[in-house]
Order: sequence, then structure tokens, then C-alpha cells
Amino acid sequence: MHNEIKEILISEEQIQAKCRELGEQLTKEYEGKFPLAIGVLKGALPFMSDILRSIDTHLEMDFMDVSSYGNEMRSSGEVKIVKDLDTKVEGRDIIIMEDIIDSGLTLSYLVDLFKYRQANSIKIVTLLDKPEGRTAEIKADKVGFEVPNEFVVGYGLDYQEKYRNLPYIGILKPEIYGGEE
Ligand SMILES: O=P(O)(O)OC[C@H]1O[C@H](OP(=O)(O)OP(=O)(O)O)[C@H](O)[C@@H]1O
Ligand SMILES: Nc1nc2[nH]cnc2c(=O)[nH]1
Repeated sequence: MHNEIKEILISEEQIQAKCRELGEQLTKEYEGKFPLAIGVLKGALPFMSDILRSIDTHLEMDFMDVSSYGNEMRSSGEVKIVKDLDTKVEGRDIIIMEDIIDSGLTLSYLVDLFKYRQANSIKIVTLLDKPEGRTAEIKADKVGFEVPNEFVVGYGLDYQEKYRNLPYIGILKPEIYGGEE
């Protein structure tokens, strides 16, 4: 699998150090509260798993599965809820944990949904931000790393469901995309 990667953009060590740094910040910011950490499946799973273990205050966790890319490299523009939360959002301090903000459509949909459900506060924490991809107006409260306007894989991010289990973020060799850009 590793020989299908053209370039590593962010190493495993950089990701792990960033998770600890963000986790320590969140520990201070939510001290004495009981936030609801929401992981956006499937991509956010490795990031959420690592960052949560660096947060030293009580929290509840839940997951939502939303999808707008299917097997494509561009957003369909339509965000679908594949699995909703089990937990009530009303009155809660929400921390949304994402792997990437690209067009911003997924997160603007989720923020609107959680506002409609009357969350007390909403914070967005994303490992990656691709500002050049943005079509919806949305800004994260915490960003691990900015990435260039290229399709990235690894550490939760897939191409046709593969590469999510890479421990780093990289770019695939062009021949793997089979002519797609
Ligand atoms: O800012 P956007 O352009 O909306 O892109 C970001 C979303 O795209 C990916 O999810 P995807 O829909 O591919 O589902 P997945 O996490 O199951 O791969 C990623 O995990 C984010 O949730
Ligand atoms: N794998 C992957 N999924 C995405 N979803 C939105 N942007 C990206 C990206 O660059 N890579």
C-alpha cells in the first residue's frame, strides 16, 4: 500500500504531536464542563480516537455518519445522513471532530443542524483544512494543518474506501486515480 503514495505531506509523528497539543487546549477550554464530542464518520475515526486520549476532562462521545462524496473525488453537493446521533444535542456544548474541511458543505450542514437542535455551543476541530476548496462559508475553531488544493488520503481519508488505515497524510501516485484529476 505504501508504494502507492507519491508524497507524504504530514507524517505520523507530526499528527500525533498535533493531537496532543489540541487535546491539551481542549482540556483547559472544557474544564468543569461535560461536552459532547461528535465524530463525523468515517473519516474522523483515527483523529477522534487519538485526540480524545489527550483530553483530560469528562466528556461524552457520539458519532454521526454523513456522506457527500460517495466514491468520487468531488462533493456531490448533497450531504446525506447515513447514521444520526443517539444523544440529544439541546443545551449541550458540542465539539465536532472532523478529518478535513474542503468545500465546507459537510460542516455547514452539521452546524445548521446542531443550531436547529439548540446546542448551547458548537466548536469545530479539524485535523486538516483545505481553504482553496471552500464553497460554503465555514471556519474551524481549531485546525491541525492546512493542506494544498489536492486530493489527500490516509489517517481516515479514503480513495474508493482504501488508504484510511495509513498512519500519515499523503498524495497518491497519479496512476492510482486511473486518469481522474
Ligand atoms: O468540506 P467537504 O467538501 O464537505 O468535505 C469534507 C468531508 O468529506 C469527507 O467525507 P465523505 O463524505 O467522503 O465521507 P467519509 O468520511 O465516510 O469518507 C470528510 O471526511 C469530510 O467529512
Ligand atoms: N480522501 C479525501 N476526502 C476528501 N473529502 C474532502 N476532501 C477530501 C480529500 O482531499 N481527500
